[in-house]
Amino acid sequence: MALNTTPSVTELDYDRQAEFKAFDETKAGVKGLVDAGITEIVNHGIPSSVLEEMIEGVRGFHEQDTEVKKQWYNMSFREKPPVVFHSNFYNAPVPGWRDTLICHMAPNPPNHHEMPPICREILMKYSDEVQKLSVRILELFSEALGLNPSHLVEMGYAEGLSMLGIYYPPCPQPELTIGSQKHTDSTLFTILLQDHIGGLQLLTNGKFECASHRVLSKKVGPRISVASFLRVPSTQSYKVIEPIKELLSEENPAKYRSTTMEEFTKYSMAKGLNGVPTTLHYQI
Ligand SMILES: O=C(O)CCC(=O)C(=O)O
Ligand SMILES: [Fe+2]
Repeated sequence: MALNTTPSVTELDYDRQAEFKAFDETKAGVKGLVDAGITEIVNHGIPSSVLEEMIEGVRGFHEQDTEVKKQWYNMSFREKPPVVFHSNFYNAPVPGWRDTLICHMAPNPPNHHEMPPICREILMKYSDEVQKLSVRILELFSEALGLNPSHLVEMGYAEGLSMLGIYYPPCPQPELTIGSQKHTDSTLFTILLQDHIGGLQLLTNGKFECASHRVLSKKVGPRISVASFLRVPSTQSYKVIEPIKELLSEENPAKYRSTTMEEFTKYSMAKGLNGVPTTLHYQI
């Protein structure tokens, strides 16, 4: 789901009434919801000043002196420390032409001094807004699946929030590299805030399926984006991840086997960004 700071012609006001009418008529409302354009939201309720400040905060961090950024450098993608900065040289066949500030904002937000001074205020403000918005989105998802509106929230899907502040520098030879490898996100959903440069390509889409996507490198830039990943917190390692029981029946048996949050996170990290959805590993 993308939040753009500048209006685009593909934007669509989400019409809840019409959507639920379509859901009632087709009994397949989830697909309708996705096809109706909820992949790009405008009436999200987050003030545009907050969106702009967030983009500028990420720019400010990455455009600091290397000596200042160095203290945040760490190759770990795990929960501790809560805020790290790294180049995209982790488990991917080709490194992405990007630098990333990783901030684990929920369920245990970093302390004040654990966030870079240049963007700590806006990180807190923006993550609050994203969490509020994600509850509303999960309520819509639940209703669209024919569940109680609070179902997905109660399952803990709004509890974990990791945010990436990504900086794609201009690339002199973009044809030789890529900004972000083709991949799917291993989280329930992602709210993406991007600046006017663009470059994100959605490669597939379907009924609540993982959308395969990548970001091209460009000669112009930098391009700045903030990806907010909503998930069950990986700290709840014991938690069982499995198809929603209320949606299963004899005609519609489970298509995925159960796993734990710990196993899922481990597998997803070990697999890396190879373009293959993590969920494929769990398909029955
Ligand atoms: O920068 C973007 O637009 C997307 C980044 C992304 O897909 C990711 O980090 O998972
Ligand atoms: Fe992604």
